[in-house]
Amino acid sequence: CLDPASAYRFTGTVCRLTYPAAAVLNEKTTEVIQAAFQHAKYPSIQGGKSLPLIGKVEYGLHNLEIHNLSIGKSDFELRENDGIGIDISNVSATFKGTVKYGYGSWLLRVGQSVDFEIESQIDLVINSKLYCGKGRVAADTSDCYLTFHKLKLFLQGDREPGWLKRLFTEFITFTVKLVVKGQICKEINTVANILADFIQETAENFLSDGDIGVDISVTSAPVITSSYIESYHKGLAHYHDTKAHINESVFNPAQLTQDRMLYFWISDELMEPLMTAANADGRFVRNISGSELKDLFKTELSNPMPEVVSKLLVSDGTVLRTWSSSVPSLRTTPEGTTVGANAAVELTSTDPDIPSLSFDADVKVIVRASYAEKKLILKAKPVQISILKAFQDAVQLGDTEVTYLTEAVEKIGIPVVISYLEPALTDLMDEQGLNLFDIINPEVLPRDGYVVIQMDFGFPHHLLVEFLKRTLE
Ligand SMILES: CCCCCCCC/C=C\CCCCCCCC(=O)O[C@H]1CC[C@@]2(C)C(=CC[C@H]3[C@@H]4CC[C@H]([C@H](C)CCCC(C)C)[C@@]4(C)CC[C@@H]32)C1
Repeated sequence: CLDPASAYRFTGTVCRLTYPAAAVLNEKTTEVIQAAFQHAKYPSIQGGKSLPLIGKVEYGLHNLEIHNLSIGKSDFELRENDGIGIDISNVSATFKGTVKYGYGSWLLRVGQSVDFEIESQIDLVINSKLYCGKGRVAADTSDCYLTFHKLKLFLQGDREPGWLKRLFTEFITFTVKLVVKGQICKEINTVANILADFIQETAENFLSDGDIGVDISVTSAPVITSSYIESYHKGLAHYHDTKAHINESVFNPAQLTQDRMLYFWISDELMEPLMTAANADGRFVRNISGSELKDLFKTELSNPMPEVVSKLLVSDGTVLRTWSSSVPSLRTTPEGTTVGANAAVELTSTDPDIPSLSFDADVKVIVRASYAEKKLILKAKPVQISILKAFQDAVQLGDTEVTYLTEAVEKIGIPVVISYLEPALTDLMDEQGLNLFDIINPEVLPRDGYVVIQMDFGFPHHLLVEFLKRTLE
């Protein structure tokens, strides 16, 4: 873990959660705290006291459980360069358990057990700090206080002599305060770290598919200001046993504003290796045949279709195969993400009398992304198309065919590649549940060497359900 300033140079992606977003997530903090209370296991406690005439009274608190937990409200505050202050008030809970006791001398000993119930009203204050631990955001909530406003003890049947009840009231209320305070704060720390891991794992799953993944371990502790929490991640794409590295990232906090709820800053140094991995994994290979192929070439072009192409399209056994024959390059500017690709294309028929067509095209496009109606939209504007060499079987083709092919790549090739990429990327993100999020007015802003994705959102209920299932496992 590095200090934030030097971490910026090795950061491939940044996440900024502003105060309004934290406020939305805070709506359900009470459910997370509730999980902590209910998840807590309360140890049995033994005690003893010597009393005149009675002898030694030994007692133990067992099977302590929490019932009828309800949490009033939760307020929070982002404290600059410190942490997150959470104030949970009006926590009312009923603790139930059994007190077992024995008293008297060796001659005559009495042993009993009596069930008890304690009604309580508690306020909880947690001063959480976020730090960088083993590549993950870790939460330290040990600075945690419970204030008991009310602790009302009920002993079962209340048949015990007054002196015993008085003794136990003191012992049980003192012990419950001690045990609950210790356990709840410990449990909240556990739940807070389960939450941090859960978020990181969800993001890692989001950025992985098959053999391709992205290491988003944190490069430094998150920065907290009064208006946002910001975390810095490596963003190293990996494929099989190859992992990318960041040469010189360009993150600066001033590159993000604070008027949206959630920001993702994605460096080209993350996206380009990801494209390289996708290329190595054969994601840019496409076979097109049958009516799909014929429909493609119904596109109106200003150049006449050469005989080599029309003969191939007449045959029902023709297949168009295209693939990226070199590692695509990627560079983002405010105009969009410029992608350079070298596309190989083969049109072959199963009919041996029909000669095949093959060519290489050097293509450069500027892509702008957007996200609407739960779908990724890519707009690609051709910048430069060069047909490097075109052959009919082994015979090199002339300028007329090359001019046609140049227009075909521009008006058929690029749109068809984009028409595949959009649903493929949308499906990939939906496999990780993106479509379940209530994303409000997302914007994708291309900048110099990075892309900013900013949005508002509604509470991710599905995530909370997943998370609570995990804590209550
Ligand atoms: C006889 C003639 C036959 C013709 C047949 C010829 C066939 C081949 C010919 C030419 C080949 C054409 C080559 C075209 C190359 C196109 C390359 C091309 O399109 O490259 C793009 C690939 C995706 C991407 C990396 C990109 C840019 C932006 C990235 C996007 C920015 C934000 C997007 C987030 C997922 C948004 C999430 C929003 C949500 C609210 C959380 C993100 C990161 C998705 C990936 C894109 C560049």
